[in-house]
Amino acid sequence: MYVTNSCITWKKKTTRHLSCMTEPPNKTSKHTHTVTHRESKKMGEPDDFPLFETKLAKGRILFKLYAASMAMGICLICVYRATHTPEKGKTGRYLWIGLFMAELWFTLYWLITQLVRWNPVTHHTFKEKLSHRYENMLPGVDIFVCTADPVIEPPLMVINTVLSMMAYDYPPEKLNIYVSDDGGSELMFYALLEASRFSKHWVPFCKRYKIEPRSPSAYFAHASPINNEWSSIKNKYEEMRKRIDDTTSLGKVTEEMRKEHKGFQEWVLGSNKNDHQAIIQILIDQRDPEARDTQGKSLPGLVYVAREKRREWHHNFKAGAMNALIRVSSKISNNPIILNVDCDMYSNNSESIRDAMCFFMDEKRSEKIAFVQFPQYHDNLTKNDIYSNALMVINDVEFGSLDSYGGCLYIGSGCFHRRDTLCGRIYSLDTKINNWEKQNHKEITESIDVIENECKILASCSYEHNTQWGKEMGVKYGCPVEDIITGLSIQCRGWRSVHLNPKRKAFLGLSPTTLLQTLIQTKRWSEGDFQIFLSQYCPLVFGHNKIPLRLQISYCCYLLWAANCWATLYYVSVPSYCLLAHISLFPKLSSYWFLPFAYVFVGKYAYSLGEFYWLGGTVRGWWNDQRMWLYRRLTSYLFGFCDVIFKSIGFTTSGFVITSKVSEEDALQRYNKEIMEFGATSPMFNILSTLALVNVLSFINGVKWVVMDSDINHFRELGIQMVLCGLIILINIPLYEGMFFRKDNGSMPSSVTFQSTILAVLFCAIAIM
Ligand SMILES: O=c1ccn([C@@H]2O[C@H](COP(=O)(O)OP(=O)(O)O[C@H]3O[C@H](CO)[C@@H](O)[C@H](O)[C@H]3O)[C@@H](O)[C@H]2O)c(=O)[nH]1
Ligand SMILES: [Mn+2]
Repeated sequence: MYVTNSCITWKKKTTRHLSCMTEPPNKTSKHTHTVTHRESKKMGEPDDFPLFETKLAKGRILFKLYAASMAMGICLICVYRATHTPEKGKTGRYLWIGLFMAELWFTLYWLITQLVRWNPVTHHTFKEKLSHRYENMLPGVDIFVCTADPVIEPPLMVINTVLSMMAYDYPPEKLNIYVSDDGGSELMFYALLEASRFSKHWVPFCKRYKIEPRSPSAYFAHASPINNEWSSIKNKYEEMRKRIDDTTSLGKVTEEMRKEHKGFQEWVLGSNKNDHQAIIQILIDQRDPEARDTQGKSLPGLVYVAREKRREWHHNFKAGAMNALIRVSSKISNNPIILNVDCDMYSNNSESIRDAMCFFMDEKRSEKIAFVQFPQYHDNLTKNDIYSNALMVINDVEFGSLDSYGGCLYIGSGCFHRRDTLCGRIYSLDTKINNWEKQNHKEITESIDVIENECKILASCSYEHNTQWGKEMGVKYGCPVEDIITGLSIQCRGWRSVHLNPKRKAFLGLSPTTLLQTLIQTKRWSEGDFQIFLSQYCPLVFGHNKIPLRLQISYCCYLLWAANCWATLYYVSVPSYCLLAHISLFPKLSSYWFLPFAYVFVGKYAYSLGEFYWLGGTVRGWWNDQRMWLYRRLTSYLFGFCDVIFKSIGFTTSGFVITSKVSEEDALQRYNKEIMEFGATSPMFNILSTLALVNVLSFINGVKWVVMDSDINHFRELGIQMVLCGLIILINIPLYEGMFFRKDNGSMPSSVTFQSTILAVLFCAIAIM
């Protein structure tokens, strides 16, 4: 264990390394040739030329000017609020104060978000240099793929991810793939066995034709035939796919197939997801001379791991799975770099390992780097990203800024870690860590059965009892976002991290395809994040003197997601309530005070539209993003917030609702047509529909005054509230359609519509009374 030393300070100088290099990367050269080496030598390039460069984003001055002008607008709004508060005893005084508090919250949060956008940097790697300097010394990589349920994470999808990882452009003898199956399913094991056979054809094929992406299903979905070999590989894949599909739909492995591998013995007594012994099967043993591809070359190692599960033990979800893999892999290959991916996140770029190595092997600047995080992108998004799952601004802007403050977050998938830092090592200046050759690969002599049995002990429930696993060692326990809290504690041990976003996306996964699933996923994140904020790991306390203040505050941008719910809830309900009750909360349209409100409003949305468009989104996509912004805050964040509070007083316990990676045929069709999916009862929908209806009723009431009573004064006084109401209605159009106009299975259940209508009418009745 590495946890010995405790005082770490963050050297300011090292938090920002910006090299100002002019030489463009040599894009055309292929890195595996020694020719390039000689060529570059000829040009007189020194051997310690950095392996990556860092650039500041453009347009920062413009952004800063914009932020300053917005800050002025916001200040004026606060002045207005403070100076125009209704006197004691007047109606609406408390509602006004409440609105002021909501605005103060928005202001605080806005300040944090500006920090997170202040200074984005991007990195660029020089892989050809890595290759000619270190091709023979590249460190080994253990790749962890986590899966948990063969029904919502189909084995076929998982093995596509595995195959894409096996085909990385990296020496195969230096790769080992570990699949953790928390579903403990023989269907998964069977699919993996099939994959281990197919890989013998697939890996050499990928390398010979340099194809991308290297997930067979993603590749064949778009590729056109090259030659006979291509067609034969495709046929092999289709046959395998059919066998796996048939087995999956049958729900069990046939007797014939069982005979093909000793591993199936583990399931002889049946299988139970929550109660079974540890199962470790080495499917491709790299020491085995038979384990070669069709060209006679080595293959990456492949290991199936289902850690022991017993009902009386808490298994700590993905964090527990990761820690079991860390231990099992340390017994088998013990490679110094660990890449971990979710089972749906296939590799879309065969050079990602080399990209990451440019950071770990750079002579001057690699020392402090603990992990390299790639963004999470999805390949099942529709054109206008109806559920706003692309997270473009986070991936392309915010994480770049965090990087410049000393470290991007660890977000659980697509991340390369040093094994030792993940296991709790503290950064210290005197340990030289870059001796990769020495750390490389484990030589084992025991037979496969002996190793498998030893690994079973490492993957048993009781192994971690009374140890530091889940605390100081490995991935942390007790938090639905194990990734964020683990990354934070690595940074607090003195390390920094890198956010790398190459042009060709490194990983592509699946995002939720229904509204409810999206909201539930966001709930898990916001809940976990907020839990960290309230715990001893709050970056402002835990990170004090360990990570830069700017990074501490940036963390809060995410950790406080959940806390946004109250101000937002207030803003979409109280102004409408006051519109009904005839209480004015904003300046008159004819007053000068109207201007800062208008400026801040227009400025904010114009900026966000511009940013969204510039990052490659569509205008419709932006509009959808605004809707989801609202829905997440009104439901996910609210439920996340409440659950953290309930948990802290012992009412509920933490869970991990796995996001489904499959959907019903008709629901999928609606998703592809960008029709919003409701189709289930959930208190989240009750909240959304009630608020949507309240706003309609209050808007109708407002219009009635203006039109029927031709009360123009009324409009002047309550104009902003009417506009607000109107906008809320516009953004909710898909919701009204789902409630009243659609008849398909994805429409709002009538019970929800009924309950919400009653609630909304009650709410309005109270306001009018
Ligand atoms: O008990 C469990 C639960 C989940 N998983 C795996 O964890 C991964 C992530 O689960 P998913 O339902 O897809 O969650 P997402 O919200 O998509 O995942 C994001 O958020 C998680 C934290 O909430 C991180 O762990 C993930 O890496 C990150 O991609 C999947 O591969 C699961 O198979 C397990 O191995 N065991
Ligand atoms: Mn996922």
